[in-house]
Amino acid sequence: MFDTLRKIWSIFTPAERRKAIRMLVLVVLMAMAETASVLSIMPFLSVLGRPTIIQETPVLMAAYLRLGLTDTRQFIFLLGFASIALVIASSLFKSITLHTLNRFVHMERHSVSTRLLSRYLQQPYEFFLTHNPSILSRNVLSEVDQLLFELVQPLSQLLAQGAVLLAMTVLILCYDALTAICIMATLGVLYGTIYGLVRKRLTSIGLERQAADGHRYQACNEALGGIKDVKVTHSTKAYLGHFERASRLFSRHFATNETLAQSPLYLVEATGYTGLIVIALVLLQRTNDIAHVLPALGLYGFAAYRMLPSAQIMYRGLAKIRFASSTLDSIARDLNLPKEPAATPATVMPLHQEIRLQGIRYAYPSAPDKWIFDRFNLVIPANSSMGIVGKSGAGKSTLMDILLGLLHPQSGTVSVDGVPITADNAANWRCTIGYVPQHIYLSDTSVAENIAFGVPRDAIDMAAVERAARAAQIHDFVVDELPQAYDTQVGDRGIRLSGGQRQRLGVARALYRDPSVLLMDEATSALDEQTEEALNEAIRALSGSKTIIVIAHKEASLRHCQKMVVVGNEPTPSGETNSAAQSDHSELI
Ligand SMILES: Nc1ncnc2c1ncn2[C@@H]1O[C@H](COP(=O)(O)OP(=O)(O)OP(=O)(O)O)[C@@H](O)[C@H]1O
Repeated sequence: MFDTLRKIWSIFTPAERRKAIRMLVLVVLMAMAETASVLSIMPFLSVLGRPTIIQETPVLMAAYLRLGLTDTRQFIFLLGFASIALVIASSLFKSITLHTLNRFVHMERHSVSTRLLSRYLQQPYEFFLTHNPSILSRNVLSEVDQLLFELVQPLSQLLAQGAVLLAMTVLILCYDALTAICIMATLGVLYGTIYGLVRKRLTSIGLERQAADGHRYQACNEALGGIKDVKVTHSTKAYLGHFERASRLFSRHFATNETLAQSPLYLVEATGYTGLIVIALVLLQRTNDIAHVLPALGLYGFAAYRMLPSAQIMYRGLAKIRFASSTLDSIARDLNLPKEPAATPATVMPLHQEIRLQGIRYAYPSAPDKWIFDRFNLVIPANSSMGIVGKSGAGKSTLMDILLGLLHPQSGTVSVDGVPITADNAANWRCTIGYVPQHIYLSDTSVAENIAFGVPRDAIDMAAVERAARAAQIHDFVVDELPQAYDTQVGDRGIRLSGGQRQRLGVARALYRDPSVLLMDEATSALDEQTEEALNEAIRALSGSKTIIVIAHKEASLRHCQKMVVVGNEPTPSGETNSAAQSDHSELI
């Protein structure tokens, strides 16, 4: 429990911690108001049962005289109304506190999910090579809900009800210590035994629920994201099966958790009812005076009426915390992942002389023994153009990612004008680069927003969009054929465009910021000969003023390159057999 509290505390920001403390103070005040409302019934019932008690009790007598009353009935009425007023005030205060608590929990959901997504987005690229995006989405959306509604909210209720229970216990303790101890012992033993019996099961189904939730997200994302392949390969049933299995397990475990968290109430209620009758009989046996028994019984009855739900809510809170403990562990861990430094516009790294790769060794984290590059060297002079060729799977795209500073070699250096690219300055270096990946990602927004990717809609420089689109040979198509030209929506991942149009939008995106370094990974593979030739011509026009690095299988795309590098272990045309060979263009083609 202490560990759970410590982890939840670590999730809050300092401002949220202050808010949480204010919440706790409110909760304690709520408990005091609750106790006062319970206490208020005592004088009412005492005087009702035996009006002569006014003369015997100095406090009551003083109140009676001060109010200038002449009839005990008036006093009983006043005591009754005072008690009603206190109960109403306490209920009102309780409602306000609960609303404040609920708002705190809901705003925490917003805060934690935003911070978690932000933390994921600040992870190095390699993090995403080993973490499934469906699982990350699940954490940000579903698991944060789980954390707040199955953990923080029950915990706040646990503390609130704990305070009420404590206040009630102290109250009954003052009145009759033995009875108070008996009530608490009974409640403690009952709930303690039940919790002891179910806690292991709660932990295990909590873990299984978390995994099933991940499988639900994954099946759903993959089926809808790859709908064309799913339909063509007739795998709808298979995906539905994956989803159904995970979803059923997820729902079943939730149901089990709810049942385990709720069912003891009935047992405890029955025990409470029996206890009340036993107390009444014992009191009657002791005093034989119903007037004495009535107020005490009223107090116990009312206290039980308030204490049992409190004890039940506390138990339910404990059960839910157990069920959601795996969620707390993963969110607390992920919120503390080290961040990758972000780029600041003031520290953009320009390229004036050369990009130099020296003794690069790189293996992917999932295959640490398979060296994609082993002591690889390459020099790319500024404002030159270089083609990268090699067999499929030789490492061309990996080389691009290394040049982009997305992948960091295990040894060797990538330096720009002599400054090594590290995790700290890679984001600054990327500000200098325009990159066309092998698979262009288009978001479900307009053509203009896709070209000026990441720029807020009202800050888009339409002149730059058009200039980039012209260079990428897509401007005429956009203006002549799309219904709303640059404002036309492209659909999810550009589903309303052809492969070649998507590629040209990708090239336009890379050119939008007019970068001094241009990296293109198979940027023209889906184009017809005429469009490709026009695009290559446009790129050729840029060479000399920009550093251009191109991966292509087609000879036509490499024609304008001044230098070529072969990636892979097979001998190059110049006879070398190292993992990379560099040559003049004329040597290779
Ligand atoms: N995330 C990854 N984890 C492990 N291995 C990977 C990963 N990405 C690529 N590889 C492996 O690294 C090698 C180089 O891949 P890369 O994509 O760089 O090749 P490529 O030369 O660009 O191929 P192609 O011309 O087919 O695009 C391949 O053997 C590939 O299987």
